[in-house]
Amino acid sequence: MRRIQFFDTTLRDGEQTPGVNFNTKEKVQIALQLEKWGIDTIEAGFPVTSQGDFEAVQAISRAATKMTVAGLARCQKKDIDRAYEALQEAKFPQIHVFLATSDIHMKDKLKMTKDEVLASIKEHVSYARTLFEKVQFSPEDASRSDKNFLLEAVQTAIDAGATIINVPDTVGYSNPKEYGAIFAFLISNIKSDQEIIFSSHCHDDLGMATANALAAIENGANRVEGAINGIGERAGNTALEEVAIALHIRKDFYQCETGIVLNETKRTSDIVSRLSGMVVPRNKAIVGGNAYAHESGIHQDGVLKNPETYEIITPQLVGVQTNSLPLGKLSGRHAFRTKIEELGYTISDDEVKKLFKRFKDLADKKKQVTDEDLIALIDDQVRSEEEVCHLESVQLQYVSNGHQGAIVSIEDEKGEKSIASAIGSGSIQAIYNSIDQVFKQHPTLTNFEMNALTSGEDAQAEVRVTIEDEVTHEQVNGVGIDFDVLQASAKAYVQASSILKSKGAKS
Ligand SMILES: CC(=O)SCCNC(=O)CCNC(=O)[C@H](O)C(C)(C)COP(=O)(O)OP(=O)(O)OC[C@H]1O[C@@H](n2cnc3c(N)ncnc32)[C@H](O)[C@@H]1OP(=O)(O)O
Ligand SMILES: CC(C)C(=O)C(=O)O
Ligand SMILES: [Mg+2]
Repeated sequence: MRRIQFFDTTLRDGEQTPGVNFNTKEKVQIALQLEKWGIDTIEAGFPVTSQGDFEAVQAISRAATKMTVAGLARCQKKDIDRAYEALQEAKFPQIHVFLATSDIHMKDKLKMTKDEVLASIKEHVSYARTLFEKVQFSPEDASRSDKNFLLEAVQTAIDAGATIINVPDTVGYSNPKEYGAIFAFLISNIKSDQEIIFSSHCHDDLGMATANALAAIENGANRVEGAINGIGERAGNTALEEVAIALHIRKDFYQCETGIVLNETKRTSDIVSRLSGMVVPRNKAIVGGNAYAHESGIHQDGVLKNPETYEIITPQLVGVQTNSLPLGKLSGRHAFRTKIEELGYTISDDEVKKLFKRFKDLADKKKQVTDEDLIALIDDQVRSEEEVCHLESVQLQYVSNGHQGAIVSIEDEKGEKSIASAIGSGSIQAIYNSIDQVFKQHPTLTNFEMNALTSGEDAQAEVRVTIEDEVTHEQVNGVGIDFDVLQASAKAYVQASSILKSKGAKS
């Protein structure tokens, strides 16, 4: 059976989602879960873009033991050198070089002629090949490129030493029939002494990213690129979990196998959703909250008689868990650590110690600490360690039918406290105005979401915010969790402001 390789770009193209910013620790956490899920290659970042991206690629290179670690580079020597430097410690390094080949990108964006594009591919793929054994080339916007020129570009890359050819449907313009035909055409026309891996890279602008990836596989692609939960630029990338399960459930049709550990799918999706702040819609295929729920009478009757009447996938296949080990205030350290490991985290004794103390404080306030509470606690701990500034306290003066007043105290990285007060037409606005004073900022709040982590009166509130810098228009997310909705709102806003501040300081 043909083996399909999985190339995950959650940390590169996925991070191109507006508002998504992973810190290095979060990137390593996601990378290790992806390795557990069984991907073959991770695109850990685009090292030339920032010191943060560079360091994250370095950290993932050190942490990965089985998977190949790739870095993206334009056809520019400095990009390739920076990727080489970042991937020094990777056991299995790979570079991914790209250059657009469609008329519109060459003429209006790159301002290069076809000959210049071919010369640049030759020069930069050859250069990359002097540093890396595995070189991947992507003709960006391939699906809108002239097919004969696309072949010429791909052949140039292969002649220069590329052994992996990725064919991007950069703007999600293609459909399965057309996209599959591009693979059939390229595969039957390229000349090479070496085995060439053909790979799909699709975007979901017309809702066809998964269908297009599967069409590529039907037409000879043996690698698929995408991101968990389909996150990514604009409408996102191919959702890799959809391809993995489709290939498994329809093995009769596709006749392919993968290295994906299917029962790690839900856990992988959950981690990416939490750390990216991109909530998975309930009706999302494979990992959505409703994907295994049966609402109507006729369906429920059928499922009770034989689940296969309406269920093509079992929740167990993708690792949807039932709560096997409930934790409460009488639980001990062993059960706590076991539960954390069950949830997929690998943490040091030191971290267990810190978390256990916070868990006990939480358990004093709640009858039962759920998986959601624990995951939120761990994520909050990871994020707070990276935060430059912390919310120390919030004080509110509430007036019915009037302006609300807030005083906030925020501690910076040196332990210095700043206090500010402001009014607002609501309590949250008053708090946010005070925080803006401390950070000397005027960002736009572009998203505010509040959810209860669990049901019941003792549920913790989770607040997610996105703020946009008034000058750079960079968007960053913040998450805050607390029993009190106003405190959770303040924490989320301080976290986002703190990330914006550290980004400003680096640039
Ligand atoms: C389809 C994709 O997903 S491509 C990946 C997109 N990802 C990103 O852009 C990551 C974030 N980007 C960045 O941090 C910055 O854009 C950088 C560091 C990459 C470049 O920054 P800058 O040097 O300031 O250039 P800027 O982004 O304004 O413009 C891009 C330049 O790269 C050129 N370029 C674009 N693609 C390529 C390529 N594949 N090879 C060579 N040059 C390229 C453009 O023509 C433009 O060149 P010009 O300055 O001569 O006009
Ligand atoms: C860099 C390339 C592969 C890309 O992300 C795209 O073309 O969509
Ligand atoms: Mg892309």
